[in-house]
Amino acid sequence: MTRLTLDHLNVGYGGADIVKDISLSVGSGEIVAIIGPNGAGKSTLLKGLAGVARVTSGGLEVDGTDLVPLSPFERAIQGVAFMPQDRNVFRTLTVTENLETSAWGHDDIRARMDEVIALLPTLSGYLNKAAGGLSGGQRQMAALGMTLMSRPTILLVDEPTAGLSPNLVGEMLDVLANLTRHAGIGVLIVEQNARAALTRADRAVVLVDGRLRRVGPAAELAGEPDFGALFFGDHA
Ligand SMILES: Nc1ncnc2c1ncn2[C@@H]1O[C@H](COP(=O)(O)OP(=O)(O)OP(=O)(O)O)[C@@H](O)[C@H]1O
Repeated sequence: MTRLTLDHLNVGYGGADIVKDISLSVGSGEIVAIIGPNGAGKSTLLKGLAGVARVTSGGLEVDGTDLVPLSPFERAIQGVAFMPQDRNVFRTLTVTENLETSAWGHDDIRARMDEVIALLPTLSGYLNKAAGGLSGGQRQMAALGMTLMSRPTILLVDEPTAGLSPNLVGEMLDVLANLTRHAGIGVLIVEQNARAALTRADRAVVLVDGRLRRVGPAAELAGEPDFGALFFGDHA
């Protein structure tokens, strides 16, 4: 059982810290949603975990291994992989080529691809298409496939449903929930579609102004009578 542990973590981009004093853990087999208003620091938190933004203080470990000094690539080797929100595929390459680039340097690329296609069978319908010609939902699935090529135990996913139609939002969230249930992968997901995310998540974290306002079982947070007003204005 793998566990990612954040201990009083602060993250920034060189100026004042954007994310402050976050303590949290995510284990394999669970899905944890990070929700909160625009600009709260949700993406910055994920980027800090992935090694794309700077951890300025606090602890970050996976099963006792200190991730703070490690590069994004080295963190992926430790099992912690990141799916960014934007520009997450090479548009001129086919889906197959995109998957291959994600396992560059490994000598078992074919086996990894077979594993990823088994986890995301819809990919087999457009493996030879250029990623730039895919629909939004297909592109996000390809990007998820690329992330899975590193065989992660903890997956960090930044707004995978951005720009997708409502039924595709549900589909993508179900795919992620299945990865936790069937492949035992721990998922930490930033999601604007808060209610849709809470129906799939085990736990949820509410981030406001870079700080943890609430952590709790997703169903409990979704049931808050003033959920929308408290966390999002009218947004939820
Ligand atoms: N590369 C960067 N350099 C400096 N500041 C940044 C950078 N990226 C984001 N920020 C700042 O960090 C703050 C939090 O942004 P972030 O994108 O993490 O929030 P968010 O909660 O993910 O918002 P949204 O829901 O709108 O995506 C904002 O004030 C933003 O301007």
